[in-house]
Amino acid sequence: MKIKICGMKFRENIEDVVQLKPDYLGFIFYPQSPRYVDDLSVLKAIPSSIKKVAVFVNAKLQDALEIVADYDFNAVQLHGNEKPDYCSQFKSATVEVIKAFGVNNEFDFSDLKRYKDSCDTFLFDTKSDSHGGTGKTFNWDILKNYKEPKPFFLSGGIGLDNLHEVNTIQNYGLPIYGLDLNSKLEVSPGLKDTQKVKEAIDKIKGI
Ligand SMILES: O=C(O)c1ccccc1N[C@@H]1O[C@H](COP(=O)(O)O)[C@@H](O)[C@H]1O
Repeated sequence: MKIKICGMKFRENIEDVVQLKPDYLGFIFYPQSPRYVDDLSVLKAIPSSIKKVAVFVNAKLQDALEIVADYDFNAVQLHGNEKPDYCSQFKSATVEVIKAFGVNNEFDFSDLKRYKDSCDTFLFDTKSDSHGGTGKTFNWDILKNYKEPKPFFLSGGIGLDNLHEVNTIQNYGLPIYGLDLNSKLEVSPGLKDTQKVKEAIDKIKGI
């Protein structure tokens, strides 16, 4: 199970989290987010063994492509209402495309078929007007309706209190690829509690 820690922002904190060896570290390029990464020099603290993910919400395509190329991102997470054609623009041998969807009880998983060729993985987060970082979980039982073969990250309010419930989803036989953790491991927006991150990573490795 891959581990993604998202919403990193501060240099020293990034250096501490890097020591814990997550698979992916995410950086938010959405100005309305309190985790917006305004100082891109912090990216220098990341070794090549950890994949750097740029998280965009309905960004202008050209701006997003430039950021990905200029800062050598390994992956993009498209967390808005991006259409398949837009997602396809990032697909290359070296850039992974993660397409995020806000899920609620009415979510229609059959809609995802049209993204089949334009992304590598899906990410299921809790539906919200702010697009992400709410710390709220959605009803994971609804994932029983997911019938596609494409692997997905589970996201939205995952923390030390509910990590054990991830086993339930695995028992459904779903292609869960990774867990994306964010606000539940924070001291304040963008500043991760490294002790909590360590505990979470240890727990996930035991799942
Ligand atoms: O974290 C944010 O502020 C954010 C803003 C806009 C889009 C995505 C964002 N983060 C992503 O939100 C999910 C869930 O986070 P949480 O666990 O509920 O705090 C996660 O995938 C982040 O990548």
